[in-house]
Amino acid sequence: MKKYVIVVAGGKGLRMGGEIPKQFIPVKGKPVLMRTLETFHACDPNIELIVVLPVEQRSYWEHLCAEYGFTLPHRIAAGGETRFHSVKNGLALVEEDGVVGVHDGVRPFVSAEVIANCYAQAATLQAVVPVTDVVETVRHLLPEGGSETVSRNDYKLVQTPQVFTVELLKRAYAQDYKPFFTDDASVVEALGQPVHPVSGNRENIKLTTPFDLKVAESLIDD
Ligand SMILES: Nc1ccn([C@@H]2O[C@H](COP(=O)(O)OP(=O)(O)OP(=O)(O)O)[C@@H](O)[C@H]2O)c(=O)n1
Ligand SMILES: C[C@](O)(CO)[C@H](O)COP(=O)(O)O
Repeated sequence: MKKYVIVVAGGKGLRMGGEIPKQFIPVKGKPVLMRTLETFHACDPNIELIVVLPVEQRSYWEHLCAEYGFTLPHRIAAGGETRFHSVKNGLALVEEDGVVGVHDGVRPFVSAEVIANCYAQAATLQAVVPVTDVVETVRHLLPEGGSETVSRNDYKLVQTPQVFTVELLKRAYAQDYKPFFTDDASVVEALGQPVHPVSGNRENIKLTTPFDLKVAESLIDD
């Protein structure tokens, strides 16, 4: 079965701050996005890589690839206004039936086991997302003011790769954008289709703030 991954790296990294978007920041000597792509390739070299980049950073990426000797084959799509629009642009490069994952370019620590399991399960379940347990207590802010504790066992934290059959994800992304669409599962669910949670890995953090970069450095062995 044909396998794709759309690695979204079309954002600006505003919460990270800094001169260059976070996906290009070197962690232990190598840009985050290269680490992410290498993780997928090492897990399964048959997964075709599609990378979504900000239009204005495409030549910078090409320069980085030359500088770091990065030669993994990949196709490039243009970043959009939101993650939804970036995924949609990447999906336009998916031509064959099969399964397609969407993965944040700033999640380099996804495990090979999680990638393999998400793709394997998606072939039969159609829509699969990796999740982890909530490890802190969760407080719900009430619309009328005040707040209350809710049962954390009723919630999961959602990661990527989120993996779907190509037919389903294309149908989902034909819908109009809604601000509620913060991941791919929410887009698929808006069609009325079920999404199946599977185990993620705790290290699979989304590098979002400068603190996460410190954690990232500590997760890589010298
Ligand atoms: N228009 C966008 C926005 C986000 N992303 C990608 O989606 C992933 C998760 O998004 P997030 O962590 O929010 O990244 P940014 O949007 O870059 O960060 P911020 O919200 O802090 O600006 C990132 O790999 C980011 O590059 C994208 O491809 N296109
Ligand atoms: C897709 C995602 O990583 C799942 O946790 C997350 O929703 C991305 O959110 P962001 O708003 O782009 O940071």
